[in-house]
Amino acid sequence: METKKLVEIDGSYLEGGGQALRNALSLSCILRRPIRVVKIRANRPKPGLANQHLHAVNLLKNITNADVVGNTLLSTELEFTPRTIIGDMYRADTHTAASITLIYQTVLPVLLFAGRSSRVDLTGGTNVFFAPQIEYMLQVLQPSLERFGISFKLKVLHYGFCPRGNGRCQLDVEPVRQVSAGQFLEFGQPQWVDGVSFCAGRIPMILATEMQETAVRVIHKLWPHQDCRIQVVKHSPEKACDNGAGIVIVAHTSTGCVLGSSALGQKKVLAHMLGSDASSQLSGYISKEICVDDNLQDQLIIFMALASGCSRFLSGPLTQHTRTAIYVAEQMTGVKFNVAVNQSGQTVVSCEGIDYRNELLQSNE
Ligand SMILES: Nc1ncnc2c1ncn2[C@@H]1O[C@H](COP(=O)(O)OP(=O)(O)OP(=O)(O)O)[C@@H](O)[C@H]1O
Repeated sequence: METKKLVEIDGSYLEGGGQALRNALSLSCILRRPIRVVKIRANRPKPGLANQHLHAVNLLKNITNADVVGNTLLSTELEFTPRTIIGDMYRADTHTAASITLIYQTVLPVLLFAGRSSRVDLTGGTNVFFAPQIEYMLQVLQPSLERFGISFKLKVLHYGFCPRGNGRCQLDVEPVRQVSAGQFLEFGQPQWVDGVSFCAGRIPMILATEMQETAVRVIHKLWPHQDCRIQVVKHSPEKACDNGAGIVIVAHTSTGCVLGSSALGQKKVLAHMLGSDASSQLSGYISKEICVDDNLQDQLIIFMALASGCSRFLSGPLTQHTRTAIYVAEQMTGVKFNVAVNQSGQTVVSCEGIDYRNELLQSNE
């Protein structure tokens, strides 16, 4: 087998968080390109591999039969040499509230390029800070990835919050031959807003109701006739045993754009503040008529780099996470992302992907 040149990724560049590591690992596995990631999470209060990152590394080690050096907690340097991609059933229990969605963010792109379907069963946090809430993955990421010809099934068996975790999900991934170019350029007209305002454990239903009512009020202030169907849910003890609360709201447009925003309950933050934060952010997206919200931006970059053809999206100003994802994708694949601002002040991001083909799937036929 041809040995590809090792790529060194500086984990402290730009955002300096876990995302550079996640994207570098995924691309390393897909392209079978060895990587060394240095200064991992250098800009975080506790640099190095945290639980979530370590679980992602070790899952990918199994998935790709990789040689790995530095896969220990708080390690600031990692060398990873993948061999193949093995579609199979995988299971990991983080024993913490490590974000399940962020571990999925690492393994999903890789398993798309396996020779057969896979299931990844994870225990950890489903709704935790600084990560997509599980409803965001289902309601925003999933339909957005469909535009790249990617589909997955995600089942929430149990919800889990900070600090204990205890959430459990199953992700089923079907491999693809290649990723199509995704287009996110036409906003169309706002059609409806939906989502969920939830609570669990000893958190009273009134809190979820207050978040929902405030969110609906903010949306209706700007668009009095907007169809706004945010469900209020109290999770049963079978579905969530610890205390937790949050809101995820999603705007749908006539061209199929989905834009999400969210907030999570925390001590000393009033419910109406959470509802207002989430809905004000969503209103901002709708007013600017952008097709990709601030959190989705960085999550699309890896797929744009791998796609067959030119993908494009219209967003607000690029986040530091997105700039970081672009840096990693360019280093790993050699693609070039173009970023421009149009006359309406929206950011237009485009990239001609490398047209990556799944050789494992084709050789199976
Ligand atoms: N509220 C949210 N909704 C959707 N996605 C989110 C939300 N908050 C964060 N994300 C996404 O989660 C990821 C967080 O990346 P980041 O590098 O901060 O992760 P991390 O592994 O938690 O690292 P660190 O602990 O080093 O910050 C990004 O893809 C970001 O877009």
